[in-house]
Amino acid sequence: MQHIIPHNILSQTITKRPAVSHKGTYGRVALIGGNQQFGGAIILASEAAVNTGAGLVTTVTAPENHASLHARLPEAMVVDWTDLPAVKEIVRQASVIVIGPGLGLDSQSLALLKLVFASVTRQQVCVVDGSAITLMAEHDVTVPNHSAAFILTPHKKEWERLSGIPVTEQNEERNLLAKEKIPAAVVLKKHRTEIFFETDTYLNPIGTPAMATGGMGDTLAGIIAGFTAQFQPKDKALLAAVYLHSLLGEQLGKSHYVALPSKLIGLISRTMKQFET
Ligand SMILES: NC(=O)C1=CN([C@@H]2O[C@H](COP(=O)(O)OP(=O)(O)OC[C@H]3O[C@@H](n4cnc5c(N)ncnc54)[C@H](OP(=O)(O)O)[C@@H]3O)[C@@H](O)[C@H]2O)[C@@H](O)CC1
Ligand SMILES: Nc1ncnc2c1ncn2[C@@H]1O[C@H](COP(=O)(O)OP(=O)(O)O)[C@@H](O)[C@H]1O
Ligand SMILES: [Mg+2]
Repeated sequence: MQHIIPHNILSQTITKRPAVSHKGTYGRVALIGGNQQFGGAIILASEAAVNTGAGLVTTVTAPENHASLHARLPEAMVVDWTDLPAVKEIVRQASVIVIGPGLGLDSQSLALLKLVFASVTRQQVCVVDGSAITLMAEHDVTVPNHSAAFILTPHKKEWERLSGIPVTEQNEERNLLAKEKIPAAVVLKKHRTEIFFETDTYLNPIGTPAMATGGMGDTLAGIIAGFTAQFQPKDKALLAAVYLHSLLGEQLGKSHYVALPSKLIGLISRTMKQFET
């Protein structure tokens, strides 16, 4: 059944922080991505997760990105993505894993994707974005069917690669049929993003073309991580993350020709505060 994300989703989802709590209460997020070319993608995703309130954030990325990540985001810990035993341990400890922003498509990237898919458990959320989706399609890597909470966030071209449905032929009926074969929630990113769960589908009623700029999807992946690390139920947290991302895009779009991801990230925490109940 097709629903529309309700406009009060943020106040329904964002809870006041209990006084007796600590950083561990708010989730451990591991973000994996950022090769030599696409370091910005994993930095934006990590900044979004930190600013959304994830308690402990670790970024697993190429060594070339470590200094810039530390300089921009001292709140995040950093792990070298070539150190697979260290990556495995970080993935084991995480409540939410994001893989894909700026990951790239080479053999190192594929090894990381396979490591994550082999390691995640039912207790974890795994957000699969960007290059990780393209890698799945290119190498026939499927979502492990053991009911861990997988969330795939393709744009239309990534969905074409994964589903086999050309962008121009994507419609609700064909998308639903393809989604049924994937044991994951699918966030199909576009002007009016659709979120496919097992039976229900939600349409995001907001968002603006001011958001059509590189890094905007990477930012969404980090917001989804922060929300699913902190708020229950997970499906609602996902919807709220998609909605907040577009709400902030619209807010920026009122006064800016283009909504820059880094500016959007700067608005997250203050806006969440307005909706806490
Ligand atoms: N600062 C950084 O480090 C950044 C790093 N990034 C990272 O780069 C990696 C590659 O991701 P990517 O999305 O840039 O490339 P890719 O998957 O080949 O898609 C491009 C193709 O898809 C098409 N297309 C796209 N959207 C569409 C739509 N809605 N509807 C229809 N078509 C659509 C598009 O079409 P065209 O533009 O040609 O019309 C083109 O053919 C990934 O890991 C990501 O995280 C980026 O986030 C940027 C900032
Ligand atoms: N015209 C538009 N209207 C509303 N939202 C848009 C528009 N164009 C892009 N967006 C949003 O921006 C994000 C783009 O994601 P993506 O293509 O993965 O970007 P990137 O990989 O560069 O970070 C998605 O959340 C999408 O819904
Ligand atoms: Mg993307």
